[in-house]
Amino acid sequence: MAAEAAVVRVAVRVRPLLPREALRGHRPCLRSDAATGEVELGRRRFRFAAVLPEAAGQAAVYRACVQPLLRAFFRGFNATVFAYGQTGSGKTYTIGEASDEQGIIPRAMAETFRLIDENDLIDYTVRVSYLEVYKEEFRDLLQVDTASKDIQIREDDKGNVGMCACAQATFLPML
Ligand SMILES: Nc1ncnc2c1ncn2[C@@H]1O[C@H](COP(=O)(O)OP(=O)(O)OP(=O)(O)O)[C@@H](O)[C@H]1O
Repeated sequence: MAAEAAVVRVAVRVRPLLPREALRGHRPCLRSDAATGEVELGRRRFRFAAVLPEAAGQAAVYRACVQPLLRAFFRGFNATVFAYGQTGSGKTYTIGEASDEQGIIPRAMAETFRLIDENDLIDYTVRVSYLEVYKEEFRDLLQVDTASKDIQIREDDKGNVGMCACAQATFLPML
């Protein structure tokens, strides 16, 4: 199956060495080829749907990995973006960075509201939840004083997954 048609696409982002790593004399150990989607680690080669090399900025990551999903989302498809990697590999930076180098979440939210604004014929309701799961503990990042035990993830009879904060009896479907 062509990579673009696959239901799950895996992209790899190579982050640059951090100043402290460079100071310790660390060296890059991966060779990546954005044109073929291949990375080489020693004598092993891996192929991904997309490779974002060190020089790729946040906008390029968003364009390659998220923008097409958002377009599909507005045509009625569910979409999930999942950042996976060892500690310090750049998940938080890629997903959430809120400075000049905005990550995926602020870019996706801005584009969501832009696309909503462009369409006067449909009324949209946007609900957002922002949840951290760490070692089986939940944290509601929009209401940080909610106790972990009061947050539950539920599935309704249509398979929609939502977060339920019992203390406030609210039900917030995840975007
Ligand atoms: N593409 C990048 N360009 C520049 N700096 C980056 C990049 N990716 C990550 N960093 C920096 O690398 C450090 C580690 O990144 P980050 O905190 O995002 O990792 P993480 O995968 O979320 O780690 P953890 O699982 O421990 O929370 C941070 O200082 C971050 O600013």
